[in-house]
Amino acid sequence: MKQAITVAVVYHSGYGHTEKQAQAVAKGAAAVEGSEVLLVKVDQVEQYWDRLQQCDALIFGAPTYMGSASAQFKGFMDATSKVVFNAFQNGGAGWGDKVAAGFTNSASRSGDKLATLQQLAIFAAQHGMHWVNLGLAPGHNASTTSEDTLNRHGFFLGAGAQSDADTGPDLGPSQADLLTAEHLGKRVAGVARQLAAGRKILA
Ligand SMILES: Cc1cc2nc3c(=O)[nH]c(=O)nc-3n(C[C@H](O)[C@H](O)[C@H](O)COP(=O)(O)O)c2cc1C
Repeated sequence: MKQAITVAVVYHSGYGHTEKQAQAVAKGAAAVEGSEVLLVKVDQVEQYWDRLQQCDALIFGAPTYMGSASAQFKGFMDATSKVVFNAFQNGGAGWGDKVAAGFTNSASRSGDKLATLQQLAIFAAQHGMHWVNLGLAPGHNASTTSEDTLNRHGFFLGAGAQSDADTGPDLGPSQADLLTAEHLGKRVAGVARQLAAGRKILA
């Protein structure tokens, strides 16, 4: 049975690298039967609050700047306090029944990306959302693996990507990182679909 769901990928990208990762996440989510995908830049979120409220899943993405999510993405996080969190506290609809996940990209191999993923997971938890992890084993940690292996950075919490600081988004993130992002989008849409179908049965 076809179960229609909507997945939003909400992201910031200063120079286009994280945008490529966001597009890969969206591609993965769109590959799941019955899913509709919305790509939302945080600087345009004002016109999307209502549509985000209708979504089954929200996937958050930000570049790692100075060891945390970019200031622009943090601005979006803070804006949800008034638009979503306060409304929820006052008996309105919040994001509590939605699925969430996250991704980040930075120049260094580590670059403290984990701090950003943790920040995104805590943000989702504050909204009472259901966090979906990456669901891939660490990719490049053995003699039999390579830089082409999915999840080459070895994250569990979400998807990580690396883009060289001195080249444009035409050259990074790598194909392995984009496929990792695609995997996350597909996994989240799959979980959202299962949840929606289960809720329908239980209603
Ligand atoms: C203000 C600023 C801070 C940065 N801090 C980090 C950092 O903490 N760790 C890291 O690995 N890269 C850092 N970078 C590099 C970016 O994460 C990297 O260039 C990334 O690809 C930018 O993504 P974007 O093109 O989507 O903005 C920083 C870049 C900027 C502009």
